[in-house]
Amino acid sequence: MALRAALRQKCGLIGILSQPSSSGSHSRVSAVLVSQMRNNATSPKIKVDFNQSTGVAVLSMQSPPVNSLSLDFLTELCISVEKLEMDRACRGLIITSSLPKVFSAGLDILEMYGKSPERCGEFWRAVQEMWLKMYSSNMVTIAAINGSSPAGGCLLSLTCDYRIMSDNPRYSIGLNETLLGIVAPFGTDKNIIKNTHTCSN
Ligand SMILES: CCCCCC/C=C/CC(=O)SCCNC(=O)CCNC(=O)[C@H](O)C(C)(C)COP(=O)(O)OP(=O)(O)OC[C@H]1O[C@@H](n2cnc3c(N)ncnc32)[C@H](O)[C@@H]1OP(=O)(O)O
Repeated sequence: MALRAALRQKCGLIGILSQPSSSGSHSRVSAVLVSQMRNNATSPKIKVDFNQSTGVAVLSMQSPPVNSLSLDFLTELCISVEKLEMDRACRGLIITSSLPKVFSAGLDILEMYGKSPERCGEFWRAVQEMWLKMYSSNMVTIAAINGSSPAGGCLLSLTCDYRIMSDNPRYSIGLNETLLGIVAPFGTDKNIIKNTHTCSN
């Protein structure tokens, strides 16, 4: 019931926020184009099934082996969410995994090793873009956590309005990244670069 009420409330909001506005729609489209230029992935890491009759989209993460959040993955995720945001018929979004046992292993460790400061900065900006986009989405968002979801995977689920997790003792979830010595940088570019040096040395 609470979920339905929230859906109704948010859907009303969508109606208001998605009124045609030349400046607003222009900046959104530009953001998509910039992301598309950045995204050079070959096979889709994200599958979106949108049900017109319910107004609910299911976004399935399908990037083996563990749906780790690489720059390409985050870019594709953001593009998919932006496209759904622009579709006024889409009122709800369910994020889940197509892989067995794993929702998302969190940030891709390989993005944090041996990369240039510029690439590291781009990666961390993409991380921030992802959670800000999800957190501020006009859609009702639900994480259907059907596997383990450590660190950044947990963060992704926390950006959603609701989380439902499979009842399986073998699936773990939590913000364990500090055990790896990883601390997310602050929001400014200066701090991103500062942390970048730390992680590439
Ligand atoms: C303001 C914002 C605040 C942000 C705060 C959030 C910050 C987050 C930082 C992070 O997310 S750091 C990443 C932390 N992630 C982990 O510690 C996950 C480690 N992985 C696991 O625990 C397990 O892999 C799993 C997810 C439980 C899956 O276990 P399973 O037994 O099914 O698979 P594995 O054999 O362990 O792994 C298969 C394959 O995948 C590789 N891999 C696993 N995790 C990652 C990862 N995060 N990045 C890149 N690659 C990963 C693993 O090395 C294996 O590769 P291989 O080549 O087959 O050996």
